[in-house]
Amino acid sequence: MALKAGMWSGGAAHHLGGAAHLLGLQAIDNWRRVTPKVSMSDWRLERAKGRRSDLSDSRSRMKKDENSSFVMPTSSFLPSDFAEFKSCNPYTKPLSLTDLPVSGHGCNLRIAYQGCPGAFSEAAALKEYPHCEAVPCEHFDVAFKAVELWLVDKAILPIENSSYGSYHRNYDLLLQHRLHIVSEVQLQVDHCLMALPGVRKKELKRVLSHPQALGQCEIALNKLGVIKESFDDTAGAAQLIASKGLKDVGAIASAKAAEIYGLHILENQLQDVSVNITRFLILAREPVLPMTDRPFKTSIVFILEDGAGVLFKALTVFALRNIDILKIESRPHRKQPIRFVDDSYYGTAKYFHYLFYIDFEASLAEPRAQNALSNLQEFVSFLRVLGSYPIDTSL
Ligand SMILES: O=C(O)C(=O)Cc1ccccc1
Repeated sequence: MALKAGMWSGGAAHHLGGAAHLLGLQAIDNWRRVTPKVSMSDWRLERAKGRRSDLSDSRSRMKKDENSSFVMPTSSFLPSDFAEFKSCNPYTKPLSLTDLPVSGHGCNLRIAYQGCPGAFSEAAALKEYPHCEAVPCEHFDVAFKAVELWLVDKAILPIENSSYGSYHRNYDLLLQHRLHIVSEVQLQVDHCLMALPGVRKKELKRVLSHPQALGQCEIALNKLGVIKESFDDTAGAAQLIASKGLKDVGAIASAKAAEIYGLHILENQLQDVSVNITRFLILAREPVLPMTDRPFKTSIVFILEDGAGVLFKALTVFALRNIDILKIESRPHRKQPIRFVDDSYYGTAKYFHYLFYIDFEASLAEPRAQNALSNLQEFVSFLRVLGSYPIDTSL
């Protein structure tokens, strides 16, 4: 389990070194050795040489360096750093409002995603927070843990696609971690078929990509007659082809991934259905305050009590209050897969145990939503609110 090399800003990696070790994030250490970025210690050295360097100075440097790799990690500026800064800075100036981290468009915000730079999850994070630092992670587990350990602020994960359906395993992750859904992002996903420069379409024997991307481009891939191979993420597939010089292998990924890894696009808009939207969830340690001034949805997960018609009764609690159910997904209860029901006709019946995930259109701040949930408790043995957050109406 490791974050991929080159994924943190210099300062962030410097600060998070200790916590990174907790995670066993060896890659951060490797990265620090090979990437000559300005770090907090370099910044201290400058002052020792007598250069004036205060917070506002760093801020203007951060602006100047927008195109280089150094970003002043304002949000991870620890109190101890500040004390040290004050004690050795002859020009100490009081903190002003402009020195404080800005939020809104995601300045100083770090968002973890699974995959390599150029992945669609990165694009979704940047759509929601245009100025955030998107942090690539090898697996979702790492992204979630990074939030739990305060290494990053939020994580993003794809949850469903308009043509290929749910990212099923990601539903399981929602329950395995105690993070809160704080927003959703819908992104038009345009898939490109790409390969090494000079390679023609008919020379391709295999195509690598995320299983969802392969599914969303099924018609074109079947026409090509290539072997479809799953990869953890779309951009990672492109990176592999470029780094290994694989001549008879193509990737399905974003145009940005083709640009980053120097691949040539053989076909644009490869997806079966041109309007191809993926919905992503953003997760954080703390929930957002539910509001009633704009459309909100609430996501819950529950396990039903045994009994005839309980699913029907559970759904009725929403219908009775005019609450629209937007999405329902059931997943096997992996830890407790079998349900024994004493049935007088057949003896003891064995059924599967399911977790039901429901999104309904109401804010948790509304009494009708609160009443629906307290009513629902009569029919469930387990209930958790995953989040109550604004509906993305941007499409
Ligand atoms: O692999 C990626 O690029 C992802 O971000 C996951 C994904 C895959 C396919 C469509 C949308 C998101």
